[in-house]
Amino acid sequence: MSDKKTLVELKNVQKAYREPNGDLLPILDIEHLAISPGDQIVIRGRSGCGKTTLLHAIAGLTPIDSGSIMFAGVRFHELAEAGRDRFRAHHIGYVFQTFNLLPAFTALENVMLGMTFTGRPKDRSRAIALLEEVGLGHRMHHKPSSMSVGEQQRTAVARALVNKPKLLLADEPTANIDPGHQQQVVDMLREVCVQEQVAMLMVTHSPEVSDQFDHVIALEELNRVVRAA
Ligand SMILES: Nc1ncnc2c1ncn2[C@@H]1O[C@H](COP(=O)(O)OP(=O)(O)OP(=O)(O)O)[C@@H](O)[C@H]1O
Repeated sequence: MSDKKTLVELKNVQKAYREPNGDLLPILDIEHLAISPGDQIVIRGRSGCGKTTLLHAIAGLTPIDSGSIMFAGVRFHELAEAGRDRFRAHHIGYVFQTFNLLPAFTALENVMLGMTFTGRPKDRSRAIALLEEVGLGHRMHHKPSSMSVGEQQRTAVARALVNKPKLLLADEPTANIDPGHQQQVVDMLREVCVQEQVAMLMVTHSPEVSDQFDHVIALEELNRVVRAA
């Protein structure tokens, strides 16, 4: 039984990729991981140890081979693709290292595109309020090419939060941001997650970033595949 206070719970999650020669390459073997509402957790670990694979597994973007992932009491990974996409759109925001904004659209349009897969009507005032919350009230009608990288990442954060998710997955969100602006993005992510009551799971390579979090998980310690290597 899942604890009522647990938002996400992974049990015995295993994931392997198939190598070109047909061999299986084990990537994840996680006995247990729990995320509670409002948690702010950092995942760190050496390159290739499976951090992105873990985020993708939690988001249902990559199938797992065995074990279970419960999200708010639902095994949404086991839904058919359309149901899975809709569940993800409602409950999970994802911030990519490379922002993934569409260049032909303004900041406001990019954020509103984040509402596409929910099946709900688009809420323009929610998108505007979030852009204001991340400090971009004056840049809403700019396209990505005329925004700084920090502003682009702020737009990506607003897009990830626009559907009021319960969990924000952030994959090295400061990796492409110059050191002077990295702290601003970390502060903004943390503040906006508290304001929006969103739990955050952030992957980072940066000790300057991870040192600021109380809850840091070294994937090498959690992941039996890496421990055994
Ligand atoms: N689709 C795939 N098919 C086969 N192997 C893959 C696939 N995706 C990732 N891998 C391999 O799985 C391992 C884990 O990749 P992953 O991207 O999760 O690592 P990571 O810890 O996020 O790395 P980094 O810190 O460098 O971003 C790597 O060795 C990678 O080459």
